Amino acid sequence: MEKELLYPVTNQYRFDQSLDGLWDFKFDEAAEGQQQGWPQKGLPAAIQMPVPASFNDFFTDKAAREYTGDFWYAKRVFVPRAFQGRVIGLRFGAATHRATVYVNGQEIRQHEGGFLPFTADISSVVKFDQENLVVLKLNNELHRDALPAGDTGVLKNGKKMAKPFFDFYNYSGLNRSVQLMAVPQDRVTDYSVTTTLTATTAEVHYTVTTSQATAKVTVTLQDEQGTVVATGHGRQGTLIVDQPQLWNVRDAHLYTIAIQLTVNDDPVDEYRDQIGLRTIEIVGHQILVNGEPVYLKGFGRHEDSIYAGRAFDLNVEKRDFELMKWMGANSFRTSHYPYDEAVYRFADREGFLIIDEVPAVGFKMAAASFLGGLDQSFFDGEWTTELYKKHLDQITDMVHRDKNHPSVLAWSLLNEPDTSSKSAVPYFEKLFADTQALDPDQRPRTFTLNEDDTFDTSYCKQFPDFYLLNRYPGWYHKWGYEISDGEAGLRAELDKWQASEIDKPVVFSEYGADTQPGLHKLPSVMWSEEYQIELLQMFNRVFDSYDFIRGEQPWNLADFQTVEGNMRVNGNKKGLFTRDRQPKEAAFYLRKRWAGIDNNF
Ligand SMILES: CCC[C@@H]1NC[C@@H](O)[C@H](O)[C@H]1C(=O)O
Repeated sequence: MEKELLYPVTNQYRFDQSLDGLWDFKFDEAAEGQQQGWPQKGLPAAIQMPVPASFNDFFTDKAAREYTGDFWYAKRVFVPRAFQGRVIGLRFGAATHRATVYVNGQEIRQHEGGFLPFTADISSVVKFDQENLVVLKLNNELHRDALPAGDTGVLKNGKKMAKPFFDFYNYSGLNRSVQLMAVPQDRVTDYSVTTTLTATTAEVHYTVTTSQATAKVTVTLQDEQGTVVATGHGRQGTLIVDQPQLWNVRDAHLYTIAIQLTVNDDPVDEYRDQIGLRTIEIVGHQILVNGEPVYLKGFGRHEDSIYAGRAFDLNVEKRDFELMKWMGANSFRTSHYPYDEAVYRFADREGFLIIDEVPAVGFKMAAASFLGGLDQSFFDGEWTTELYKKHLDQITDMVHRDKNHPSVLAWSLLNEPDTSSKSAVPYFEKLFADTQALDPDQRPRTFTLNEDDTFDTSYCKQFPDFYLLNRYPGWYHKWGYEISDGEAGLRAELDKWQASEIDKPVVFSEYGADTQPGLHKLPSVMWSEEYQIELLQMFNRVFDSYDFIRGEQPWNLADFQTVEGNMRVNGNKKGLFTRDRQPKEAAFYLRKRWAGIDNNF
């Protein structure tokens, strides 16, 4: 069960019970919880903590907000007798950054990686028709050999302190839902679908994996009217759909796939999901969906909001989608970590394209030196062997979890790594080789090229299937009145891309200006709303000059929290919207531009 990532459902064979709500919670600065017997006895003098939530912003004292180290959760969970005979599991949507799970005093499993789900099989220790003590030890320290990359400092007063090599707050906790699951012994454990198109049909190639070899497998596809349009038998096959309703950008049509297992004609399990029939290709400078070119209009985002930090909040997500639709957007990048599963379901239904990104962020000593790191190439560090294992593991889980979403366009394997040194090449060679076969749909793989990783300076341009450029002339250099030099420099670099043999699309995945809402100045100054528009106008003039630029995703949809710093005014203010999701002037400007750019431009 521990490698199963199917989204939990309740039906006549399966039970999914939410464990969200208030849990016992306790910091453990002395890291003594284990020898104090907390897994066996529960948490002494615990406080109450909402789940899902980051703990940080609830508190009124800085030591609690900034707490770094071990911290514990506990909850007594009643498991009804009705679940007997099934495999019983606990599914954690995200425990940031690492967790150890105990049930009734027994250690069940550990998990590393704060932005992907994992399941603990508790069948061997669960007690039916009574309460079971579920205890978790979490840890939110940052390390150079873990994702996202950073250091953990120790202050003179003995307090640990997170030192991220990345620009988002190290929100920590059970940031996504926790579920109690009961599933059949003989069950569907995974499935995958890929689509090929002919002039009049869609061929849906499916693979089903099951926990046991005995059951017979039947797969049906139903259209939006509930009509069964195709049926297949066996663990592998192809369903032919005549006159299919294809999944298109901002014109989504979904089918229901139903996978039934029977033993001696008796049904033992069923798993249903929503899928979209579409193809994705990179052909020359074009990104094609169902053979049609698409132009990406969208954003870099964060799962970030006031009160609960990085907690997944369906209300915020709904508002974000309404804002993106209002803007005329059709895509976003899950910067800088895989988002909650509900986000991909939203995108499937709304016809948005997603660049799905793992938290391989901060792999750059310059970022560290911004925080007092070393001046060396990140990939020369002795930490890269251990880091690689975790990196590949998290890409594997991201693809495993998200591979059936029609909205997922591509996999972003890193954000702004240091590729300006040859020492990056062996790491990238292995990463792109080891991830080649993970996705049955063989979606494009990419990473974002930072400011310093230009056409001339990056040693890793040979790897991505298309390019994501993060560029900040007008903000991090050639800013203010010098922005015209910034534009000239950007054009000079793009002229080299254009003159090269490189025959792949380029998408601008980050550009922008920190902007204080309500700050107006004529003529403009940096941080004013006028300047944010001027900077976007500069980039848009450049985008409109090169036909190999196939997308624009300014940084960021909304303002978001970062560490304190002399370059941050209570967080990063590059949002087109404020953190409470209200528009800055630039949102109206960009909305007007995007109204004139067709999704299939
Ligand atoms: C020059 C690097 C820019 C940087 N890129 C990664 C994002 O996570 C940051 O927020 C963004 C920024 O500093 O605004």
